[in-house]
Amino acid sequence: MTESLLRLEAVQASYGQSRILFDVSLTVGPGEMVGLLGRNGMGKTTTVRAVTGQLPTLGGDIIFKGRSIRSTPSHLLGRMGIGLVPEGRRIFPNLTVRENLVAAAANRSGRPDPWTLERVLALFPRLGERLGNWGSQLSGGEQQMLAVGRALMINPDLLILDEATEGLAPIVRDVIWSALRQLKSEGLSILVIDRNLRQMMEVGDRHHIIEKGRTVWSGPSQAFLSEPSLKGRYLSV
Ligand SMILES: Nc1ncnc2c1ncn2[C@@H]1O[C@H](COP(=O)(O)OP(=O)(O)OP(=O)(O)O)[C@@H](O)[C@H]1O
Repeated sequence: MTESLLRLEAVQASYGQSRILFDVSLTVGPGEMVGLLGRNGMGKTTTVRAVTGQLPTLGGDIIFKGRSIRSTPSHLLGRMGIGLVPEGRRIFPNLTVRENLVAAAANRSGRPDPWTLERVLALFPRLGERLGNWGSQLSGGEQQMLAVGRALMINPDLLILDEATEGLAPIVRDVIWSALRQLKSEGLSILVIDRNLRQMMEVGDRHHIIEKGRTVWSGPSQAFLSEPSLKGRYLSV
């Protein structure tokens, strides 16, 4: 089997005294799109925070490109190749769309065809119409396009999206999902949290379900779809 790009091995993490992650294991292979599923409050965002160095882990290990990143601070992970679209988007409100994008730009690995402002605008033409607007002036959908574009501008090897389309109108969701489909077809590795199961199963290759801080199921889209009880057991509210 090909070596995973990202591998979590029995990761544990807490907020203060409250243990949230007990045993989270997952993998993302090169060029794969992997979904992180689970009901509200089960630990998906906490897992993303552990991977992206925003929350220390108490046990287990996180391996990225063959190296442990368990103790790597957040600001270095971008340089190592992890691009994050965080929950809430965290667009810089006082920078323009152009400034938000170029502030993050880096082509660490000297790629022949790096992400540039032009390529991001080709992926999201709407941002081209808003280049001079402040981050604070954007709609939720435009902010999410900008958050994805900003993450791409660091030329990541792995893109992580926490709530890819949360709170967005159906038409904007489709824009984001078609961008994700395109990124996947170009070979980018993606770890995604989203409530839209249909798109997750159509575009995603494999998925991990988290329940109360533990990985309780892992498998490809087809296996998920052929086991309808999973949805009732782990995802319905
Ligand atoms: N900063 C925090 N301090 C303390 N507890 C927190 C904090 N953030 C989250 N939690 C708790 O950790 C648990 C897991 O939350 P997490 O955000 O990881 O869930 P989630 O699976 O991403 O769900 P959601 O879809 O609601 O974001 C929840 O019980 C939540 O209340």
